[in-house]
Amino acid sequence: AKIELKHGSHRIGKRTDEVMQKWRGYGLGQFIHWGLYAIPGGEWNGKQYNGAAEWIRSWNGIPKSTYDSLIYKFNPVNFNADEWATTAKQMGAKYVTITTKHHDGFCLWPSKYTSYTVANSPWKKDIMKPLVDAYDKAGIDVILYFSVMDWNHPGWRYDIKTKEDSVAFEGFKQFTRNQLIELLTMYPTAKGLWFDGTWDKSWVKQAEFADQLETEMRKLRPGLIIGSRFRADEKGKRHFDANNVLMGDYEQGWERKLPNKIEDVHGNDWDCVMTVPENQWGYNKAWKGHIKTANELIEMTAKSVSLGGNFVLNFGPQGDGAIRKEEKQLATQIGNWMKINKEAIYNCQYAGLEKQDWGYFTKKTGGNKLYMVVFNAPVSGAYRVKLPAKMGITKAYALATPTQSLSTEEIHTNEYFIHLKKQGGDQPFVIVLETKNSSDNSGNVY
Ligand SMILES: C[C@@H]1N[C@@H](c2cn(-c3ccccc3)nn2)[C@H](O)[C@@H]1O
Repeated sequence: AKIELKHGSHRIGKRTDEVMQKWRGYGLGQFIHWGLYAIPGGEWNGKQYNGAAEWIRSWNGIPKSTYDSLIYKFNPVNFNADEWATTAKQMGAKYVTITTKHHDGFCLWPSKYTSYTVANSPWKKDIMKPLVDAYDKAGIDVILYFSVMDWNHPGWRYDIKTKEDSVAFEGFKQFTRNQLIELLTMYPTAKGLWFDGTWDKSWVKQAEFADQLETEMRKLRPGLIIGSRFRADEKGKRHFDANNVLMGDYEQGWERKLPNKIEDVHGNDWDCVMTVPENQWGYNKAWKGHIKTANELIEMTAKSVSLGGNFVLNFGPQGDGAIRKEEKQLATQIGNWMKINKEAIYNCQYAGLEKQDWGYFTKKTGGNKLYMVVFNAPVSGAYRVKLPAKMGITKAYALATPTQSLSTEEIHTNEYFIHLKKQGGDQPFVIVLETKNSSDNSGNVY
């Protein structure tokens, strides 16, 4: 039976407005994790921190006060917002999510509500404004990452156990609201907020406050996109409320992992945020373990789009503001592939077809084109495709060579082989299927 909720989800099903439809079509995005943590870069006094570099403050290898004093070392002489935006543009990213404030509480904008901001660093200047302007100019929509958990604020609590906790946290809640209204006011072109640091009990207990704050933000900025990670319902349920309905406009549960089948996404919009190493968001001098290749990341992008989501690849700029060469190289490699194959990624969605071994189907939104993004070319050169009844293939061709039609062979009812000789090269490629629904003479489409 349905549970009565005041602060659960306020919408069933996907948003249908054009801002969200544009978001749905992005396909590929860039995440930027940048802040004081980029200065130590996962290392202190020659010792390496084993965790994620942006969490180095939580390590006992560096005194908290020493970490907090890094504000006096923030002077990114090589910071160039246009270079960051150009890197994203070259990669083919359609949106960027930028850390305005991570868990350490350092603000990349000159907030009026704390002194722990760029304004009180040697750099002095706002970082967010030039970034938002540069990405806007590049035609890349900006989403603001905001960590509710703020280790620098005296009112932050992991849980509320005493009267003192409660009083302190009330102040913290007002501070949080003030900063969010401040961000939406200072950067009005931002399309959404990507919330993090909302899993602790203190915040989970704020169902009413967070619900009211979300309502206030949506009123201030109509169309604002807010994910499932911002608030809990009054039963303490996060991402999905006590009736198992998604909270917010899209699902934010896919952090460093991908869904495997369409059932995993429950008919919701979603994005996957992904690191290049196994688990480093902020700059880490010593990238250890498996560093994902361009082809792996292209496959994750295609897989995300094939399952109705977006793929957001993380960059962790250095403390001096420069983007490291390995990340620049990946952006270039991915961008070279996107230049040829972007039609199969942008404004595409789940095709509703049975997954085949050769790779992933995507479908152009509102069109009759199917895309086969091939990662595992079959030795037979025969690509299996199962279509719904009444749907036929009018044309098949490799996206890179549109004038060379490929032969299609119906091997069973609604099941085809697309024949394509083994390709040279080690790059994933795309086959396009133009389709048509057969109809009876009354024009009904089945
Ligand atoms: C988007 C990513 N989310 C932040 C994070 C993840 N986690 C975390 C904490 C406990 C278990 C699993 C993940 N804590 N903070 C990372 O620091 C990065 O910002």
